[in-house]
Amino acid sequence: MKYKEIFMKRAIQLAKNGLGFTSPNPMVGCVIERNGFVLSEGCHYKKNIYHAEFIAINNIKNKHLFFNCTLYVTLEPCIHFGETAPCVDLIIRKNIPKVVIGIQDSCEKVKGLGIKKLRKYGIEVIENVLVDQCRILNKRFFTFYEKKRPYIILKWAQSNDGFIYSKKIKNNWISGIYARQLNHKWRSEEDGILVGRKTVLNDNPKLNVRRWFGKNPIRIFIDKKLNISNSHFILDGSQHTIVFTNTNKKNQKNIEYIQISFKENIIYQILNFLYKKNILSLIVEGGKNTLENFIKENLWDECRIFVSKIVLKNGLKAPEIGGFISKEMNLDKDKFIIKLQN
Ligand SMILES: NC(=O)C1=CN([C@@H]2O[C@H](COP(=O)(O)OP(=O)(O)OC[C@H]3O[C@@H](n4cnc5c(N)ncnc54)[C@H](OP(=O)(O)O)[C@@H]3O)[C@@H](O)[C@H]2O)C=CC1
Ligand SMILES: Nc1c(N[C@@H]2O[C@H](COP(=O)(O)O)[C@@H](O)[C@H]2O)[nH]c(=O)[nH]c1=O
Ligand SMILES: [Zn+2]
Repeated sequence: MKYKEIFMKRAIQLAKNGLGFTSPNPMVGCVIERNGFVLSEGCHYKKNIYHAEFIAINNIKNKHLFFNCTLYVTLEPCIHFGETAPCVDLIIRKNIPKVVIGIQDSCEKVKGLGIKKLRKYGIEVIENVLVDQCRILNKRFFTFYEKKRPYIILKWAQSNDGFIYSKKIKNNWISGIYARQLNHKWRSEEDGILVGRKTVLNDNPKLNVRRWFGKNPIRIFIDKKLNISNSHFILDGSQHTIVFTNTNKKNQKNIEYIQISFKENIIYQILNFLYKKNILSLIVEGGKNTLENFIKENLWDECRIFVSKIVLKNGLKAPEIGGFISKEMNLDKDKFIIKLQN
């Protein structure tokens, strides 16, 4: 690995500490290097608190150390006033002579303007170092700004012979305990989790994060005629929940009822609403009909399938999906497959 890539790799590693906590902001990591040594590091741990560059820069108390140093950052530094002051201005003020950037920001407020301003002030800027890795790091953020919708992950568990449900299985659990735990980790990383009405009726899911540490995603479900009764966990008000319905209903504690038209395609309306709510990512956990509606519209970015060793012979067939396998791993008695769009 080349010199620049080594420090950028470390910055990416630091950025990953923010997974599940930074949305709607991106995950960002920063390293300040001088003569081959790391002087300081920072990462954006949580939305509304310091940016990675701010932390790394403010760790350095001796201003003479900025002479001849290089700041590595996974994403173009910000130029706008948000919750914090622009990082570009801080870099200029500290006389940092060189900035190495992983990838340009896609958000309209920044989008190359940060780089332009740094160069205007005579700072040497090197762009696109480990650009592909920096893009994957913030796949949710880039999809949100470029496609104007959340990053969509479809997820289900299936038997070895391809069924997602059968009367034969106890409590509807196909995958094992480790897969369930991993699934809770996955939930903690996304802003929203969506299921269809029949899944709520059949499984009475909680859709929270209880087998892992982290925040709960916003629960979302489709219930055209408001058939789901308050006795279901999903309407217990324990976490923010959104119900997409045909019917006009007043919001309750932690429950938002959003009226949409079922005469038109509802997936686009849901995604549009979530985009306006700054929801960067969505995990769709079934059932078959709901997943297939996303697949039909080609509205997905990633698909995660748990494949169990059990054989069911009949039941509800798993959805069919294209894409290519990017990862396949064994997890105790199960296997999981991650597919990406071609
Ligand atoms: N193994 C696994 O990973 C999982 C298995 N399951 C299993 O799957 C089964 C449920 O799946 P399935 O029967 O397909 O039902 P779904 O859970 O997908 O719910 C389908 C219903 O949701 C509403 N809906 C969903 N998408 C749309 C859309 N685009 N437009 C309009 N309405 C929509 C409709 O409600 P309405 O009828 O009110 O119009 C539709 O009938 C359960 O048995 C459950 O146990 C569920 C999740 C995961
Ligand atoms: N059956 C099945 C899954 N089912 C999904 O998990 C939901 C239940 O969530 P919770 O109530 O929070 O535990 C259920 O409604 C469905 O969306 N998931 C899996 O990883 N493996 C499985 O075998
Ligand atoms: Zn910033």
